[in-house]
Parts: sequence; structure tokens; C-alpha cells
Amino acid sequence: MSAPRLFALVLVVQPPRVLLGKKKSGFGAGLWNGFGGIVEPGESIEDAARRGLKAESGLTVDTLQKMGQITFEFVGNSELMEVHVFRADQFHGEPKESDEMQPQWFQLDEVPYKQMWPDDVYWFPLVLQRKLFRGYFKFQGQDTIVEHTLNEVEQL
Ligand SMILES: CNc1cc(N2CCN(C)CC2)nc(N)n1
Repeated sequence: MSAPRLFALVLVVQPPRVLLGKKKSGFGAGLWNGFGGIVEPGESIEDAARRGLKAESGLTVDTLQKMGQITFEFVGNSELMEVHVFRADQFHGEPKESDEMQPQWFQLDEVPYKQMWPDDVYWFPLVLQRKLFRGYFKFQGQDTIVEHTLNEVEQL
């Protein structure tokens, strides 16, 4: 079992709204998601979160709160993905479309779960409620969750 591939994911939450981006190409194209990207060698996970948020939305943040860690397995693919989820409540700049993402504000009661990764409906509410969590989701393809665990934790 090789080391999982690390990703950072940032949700900018300013009740009653949350900023999401519609992925324009590649893995998860067409889905709304937080901003971020792969953690490069020699980079901290938090650095990757800041870098990805800036590159994909144009925003910078002072403070990021760690909210959760999710491990994804895809049937038939031995490489696990480990996504570190962060929340930001304050930001600098204006959301700007990038090559990767089309940003849009959503009311918290109108999060477009049907156009998001299927796991999001499970853990997104925990981010909004400021609850820390660890999750594991096993996917068959990109649409079907065949197994999952999700636990609130005291610390990450
Ligand atoms: C497989 N399920 C996923 C992956 C995911 N990813 C994985 C790929 N990253 C580029 C972005 C974050 N994000 C969510 N919300 N769900």
C-alpha cells in the first residue's frame, strides 16, 4: 500500500453564504466544490490550501481552520486520496474565474449537492456546524459510494 496522494480543499464560509467553484475540466469536471489542489513535494498541506485557493479563486486568507480529513478509495485504483478540508471565514480579494474554476456564492440552504461529489452531502454540514471529522469513502466510478465511514473527532 503506497502513501496516499494528498490534497487540500478550502471552503470559504460567510453565513448565510458559501463560496463554491464549478470545476471546468479534469477530475470532477462539471461539479461544484471547494478550492484547492494537490499538495506538492516539500509543501505543507496548509500552503497547498492557500496556493490552490489563490490560483482557483483569486482569494487570499489570513486564517484557515482545519475541519476534516477524508480518505477516498476508488475500486480498481490502488492509490488512495487523502483530502484535508479547511474552512475560511474571512478573505481578501474578489472571487475571480480561473482556468480551473468558475466561482459562485451559494446560500447555505441551497448548496447544490446534486452537482457535487456524492460524499459532500455527508460531511459538508459538519464543516458548516464547525464539527471536526474523519471520513473514508469507497467509490465505484465517480458516482457510487459503496462503503463509507464518517466520525466526528475531538482533534485532527
Ligand atoms: C471523491 N470525492 C471528492 C473528491 C474531492 N476532491 C479530490 C480532487 N481534488 C482536486 C479536489 C477535491 N472533493 C470532494 N468534495 N469529494
